Amino acid sequence: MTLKEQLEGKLIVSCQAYPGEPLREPHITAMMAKAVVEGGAAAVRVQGIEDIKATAEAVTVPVVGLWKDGHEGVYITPTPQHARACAEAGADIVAIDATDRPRPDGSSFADCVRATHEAGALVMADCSCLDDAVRAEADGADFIGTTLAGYTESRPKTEGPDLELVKEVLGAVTKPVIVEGRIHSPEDLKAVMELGPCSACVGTAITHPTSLTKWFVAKLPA
Ligand SMILES: CC(=O)N[C@H](C=O)[C@@H](O)[C@H](O)[C@H](O)COP(=O)(O)O
Repeated sequence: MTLKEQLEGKLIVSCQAYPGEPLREPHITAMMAKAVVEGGAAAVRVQGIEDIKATAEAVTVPVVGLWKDGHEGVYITPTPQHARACAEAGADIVAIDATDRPRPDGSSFADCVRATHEAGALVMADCSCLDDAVRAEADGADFIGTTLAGYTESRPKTEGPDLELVKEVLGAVTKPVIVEGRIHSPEDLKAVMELGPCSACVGTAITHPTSLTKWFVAKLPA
């Protein structure tokens, strides 16, 4: 079965803790990944070389790996070197920022795609808008993700998933589309999947207890 077939109509779960957080440990990420696979996740998305290594050893489902370096501008797998390292750590698919913003080493998205393919992995293009998606497909991306919608100047940040962008992207590309970003409930996921993407990726609403707790605390009486 191809990776696309494995993901078709299925849920990917992103298992990430952020720098300085209590759960920011590779073995915890790997156990979180195992837990979501038991719940039916068909693949997991994991950040950081050590987390990718630990998770790839712990689960048998495909691993979407990325390396976040910094938190401004292009920080999701910003260079071919980062992309290669993710693939060598065991990522089956490497998620890469596909915006046209400058990269720290002057490389291009197409350079990152080439390096990833040479290292034997596929590419998920993390896009912020329709232009990114169309360019990413032309540059050889294997999967088109909507991960960065609402996180650049290109589009406003929608409350839930950016359904308008999803529709636009689905009408413009032929590569499989993975919807990601602010899918906060099973109902959001249902609305997303009714549009017909290949699959969807949920992070915070499943694997980030600090955010989840805040959502509940915000509903307490003042
Ligand atoms: C913009 C950015 O850096 N997104 C990151 C990409 O890996 C993660 O922080 C998100 O949690 C992930 O995209 C899943 O989205 P959500 O947590 O909304 O379900």
